[in-house]
Amino acid sequence: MNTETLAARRVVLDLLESVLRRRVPLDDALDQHRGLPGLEPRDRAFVRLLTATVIRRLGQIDAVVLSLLARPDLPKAGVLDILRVSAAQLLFLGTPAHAAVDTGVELAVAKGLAGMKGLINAVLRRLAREGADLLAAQDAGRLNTPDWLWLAWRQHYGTGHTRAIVDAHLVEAPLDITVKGDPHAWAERLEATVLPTGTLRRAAGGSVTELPGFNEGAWWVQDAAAALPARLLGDVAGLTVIDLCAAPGGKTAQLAAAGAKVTAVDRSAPRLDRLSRNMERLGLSVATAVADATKWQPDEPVDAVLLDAPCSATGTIRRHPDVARLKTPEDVGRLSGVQRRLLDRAIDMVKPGGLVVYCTCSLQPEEGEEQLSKLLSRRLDVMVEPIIPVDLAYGAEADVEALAPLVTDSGDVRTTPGHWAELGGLDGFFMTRLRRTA
Ligand SMILES: C[S@@+](CC[C@H](N)C(=O)[O-])C[C@H]1O[C@@H](n2cnc3c(N)ncnc32)[C@H](O)[C@@H]1O
Repeated sequence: MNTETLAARRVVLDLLESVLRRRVPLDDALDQHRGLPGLEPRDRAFVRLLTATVIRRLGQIDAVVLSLLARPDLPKAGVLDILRVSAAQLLFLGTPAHAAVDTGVELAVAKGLAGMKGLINAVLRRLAREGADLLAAQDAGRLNTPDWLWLAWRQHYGTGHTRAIVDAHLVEAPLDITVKGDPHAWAERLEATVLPTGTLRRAAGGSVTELPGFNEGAWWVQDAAAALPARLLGDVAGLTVIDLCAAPGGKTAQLAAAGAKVTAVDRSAPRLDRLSRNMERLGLSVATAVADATKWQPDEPVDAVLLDAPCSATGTIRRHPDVARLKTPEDVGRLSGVQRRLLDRAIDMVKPGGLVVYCTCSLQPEEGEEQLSKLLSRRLDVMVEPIIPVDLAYGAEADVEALAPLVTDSGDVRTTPGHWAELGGLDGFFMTRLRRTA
């Protein structure tokens, strides 16, 4: 193995240490790693892919490794991570067996674990021989899903749909794009298909900034489900709209492009700064406020508020497999308290008769359906303005039948990665539309 390849694998080991033991989100760990900028772009992309693959397939990999060890528990962290990295290459990334085995042994030496070379070599050789059969006998979706998520989803969505969700998590999400103009006009240039909601979809991978139209600000990256909440406010041209918890600004851009007078509020100055740079690239103009939205107040009530509340983000596991390993039931409990306070503030900001759209990118009912039912029992000045499938459609020829499964009987929207499997899935979101009545 050349020194650069070894350097890339060592970065992967550092990243696994950060994510799995220090509980740092993978994107932050990637941003913070000092060795990463020194690698070739191709090696950087490989580092991300390999780390994400280990985390995405952690349950499967650990089960295989454990079955090949002559002991009942997993080895110490340093050895285990080396085995995980080589196993991910062997089992999921198509690395030739000899290269994956050599990598493991060389990494052990590089990390001062030369004494473990024999064990690593023996396990990886068996893995190369028996791995495919062991994998074929596994329940991949279940093994890669922590118990608390599996149980919560099964209770809320039923076993069949939970299976569809966990199977969708095995594959990285496609790249979704919202265009300012006509999606059909951009589909060909971006080698993308147009979804029934007007979002453009192309395979994941490659450099987004090098695609046509990026520098001109013709479009931005936004999951198809994430593009729906702003649409639920209807025609916003000329209306005053507050986008609460707005950064990095995907929904702000939709509202501004549709002609709303938008104030984007976020408590994170660096994230709001990123929002401003995004708006500049897109040629859109919005007001911004760095503030805690549980305390901030507009000068006067506005026509509409969009609240994309902070949440456990369990709807984004396809894109961020680390979420499944980092988030806990306690996070869901804590965040649902924050969401409750934000939702009350959002309703207070809107004029009587005005609309509030509440959404979270979580699959947990505590952050969606249950949050809404608690709101409706504590506040009498707000009612649900039911959503119908055509509200989600883009253009007259949209396939409304494809949209119907996303709308619940109570007139809310619930998307999951198990929806539209044949089109490449959706991020998990809950969204509801409320009207202030008094
Ligand atoms: C789900 S992200 C928002 C994504 C964004 N709406 C978009 O479409 O690009 C949640 C955001 O909420 C912000 N946030 C969290 N707590 C907040 C609070 N109390 N007040 C204001 N912003 C908050 C975070 O900084 C983060 O940028």
